[in-house]
Amino acid sequence: MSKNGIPSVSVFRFLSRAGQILKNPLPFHHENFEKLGAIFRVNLGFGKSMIFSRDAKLAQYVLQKNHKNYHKSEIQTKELAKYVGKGLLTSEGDHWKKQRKLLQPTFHKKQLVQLLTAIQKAITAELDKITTNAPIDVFPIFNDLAFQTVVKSLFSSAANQKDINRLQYITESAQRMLVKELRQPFKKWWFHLSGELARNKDLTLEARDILKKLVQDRKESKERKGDLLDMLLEARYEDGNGMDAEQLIDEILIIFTAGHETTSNALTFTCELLARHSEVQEKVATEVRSARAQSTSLMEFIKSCSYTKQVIEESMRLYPPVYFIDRVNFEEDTFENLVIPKGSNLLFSLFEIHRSKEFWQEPEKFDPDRFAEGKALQYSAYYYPFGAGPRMCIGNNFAMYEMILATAEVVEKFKISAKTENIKIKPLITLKPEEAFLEFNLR
Ligand code: HEM
Repeated sequence: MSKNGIPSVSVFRFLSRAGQILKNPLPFHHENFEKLGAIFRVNLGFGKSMIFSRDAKLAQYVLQKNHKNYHKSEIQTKELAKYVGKGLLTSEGDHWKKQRKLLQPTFHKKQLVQLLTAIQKAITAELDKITTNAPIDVFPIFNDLAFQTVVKSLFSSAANQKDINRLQYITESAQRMLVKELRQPFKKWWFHLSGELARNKDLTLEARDILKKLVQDRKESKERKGDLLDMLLEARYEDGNGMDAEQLIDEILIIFTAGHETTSNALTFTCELLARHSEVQEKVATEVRSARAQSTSLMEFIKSCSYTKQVIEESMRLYPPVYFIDRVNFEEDTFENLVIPKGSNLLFSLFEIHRSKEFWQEPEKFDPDRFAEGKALQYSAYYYPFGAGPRMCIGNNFAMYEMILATAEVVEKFKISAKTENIKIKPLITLKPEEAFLEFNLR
């Protein structure tokens, strides 16, 4: 069956696989890509459908060249926004443009240098909690590490541990609720009736109160700590004004949400891969030792860890934490021979693009040398773990610095080995690791 030149998967085929799709939709997508080509439509019933694509040229066209004709789906702009408000990730149009312009300089490399000491301290404190010589699930460790890194970058030492724990609990609870809402839309009535939705909205209000107090204390103290909060308070719109209190809190909640799970997934997958490739692990260890001996600053150290960076890049090729990017078109569009009717839901599978035989030699192989100096650029058309176009991740440098510092310190301290045969994935809103049992032995 074909509509507008796009091969379709019938609603019956979709429903017959619904149970499996709910658990892990990736094999179903892969099968359809192999059978129907780089673009296909899944009919969901009641006249609704989704277009899946692993066509890298179409992705570039939609995300970059003709981005003005596309907006995000309601998953972010409505469903997520009801918990975290209207910040950069969840807004559209002029409001998004205004916020992006305001926040872009804050995330510039030059500004981020000021945060590196806080990031490094947060990493060291969390890695000290690793128990050695017995298998442990590393995801919770990297999850706490990523949250602490964001909190310490934002508030230095101003936030107390009780508030930090509460903020982390609330952020993760909202994410869990959102997963349930998206995966089980037929239970919406129950989420209302059982009070689960209301409870999560109340929790969000509690998080906002904690943050309001932290911001207020900072303003009253007139102290400058040089952290992300200071930078956000000092950011100015074109008219010379700063953000109002509610907007500032929306942006902080967005930074928590966008910056924590993604990074912890990537760090976990990176360690899982290192544990299974001891020769790569030893190469990282050698690089880190030499970089520590030479470097006078954290930024110099990061720059010297070029192979470690390649390892992280290759890990995000195989396991992109954001494994889908969605867009909806305002107006009908045509791309090559394809007609995209107005209001189409498009889902670009980074997981498939990053593993396509069309672009990568031996795509299933973990090979950090793909990203060696001079080679990385050739992949830019079909490698985008941080997205592409004007809505590309604003925290990409922050995330890379954090991941290089964390991976370097892990490998510097420990030899890592795997305690399960294969790397297991759990695709939810982000691509999460499952049962990431590794053993750490002191070097
Ligand atoms: C490995 C870690 C990360 C990955 C893989 C990642 C990936 C992405 C991707 C793919 C997008 C674009 C989504 C789209 O176009 O629909 C995005 C947007 C965004 N990310 Fe990240 N991200 C990471 C870490 C971070 C961090 C650490 C922060 C903040 C400190 C952050 C903040 C944001 C924000 C605010 C946006 C929205 C930007 C906009 O729409 O203008 N991310 N991220």
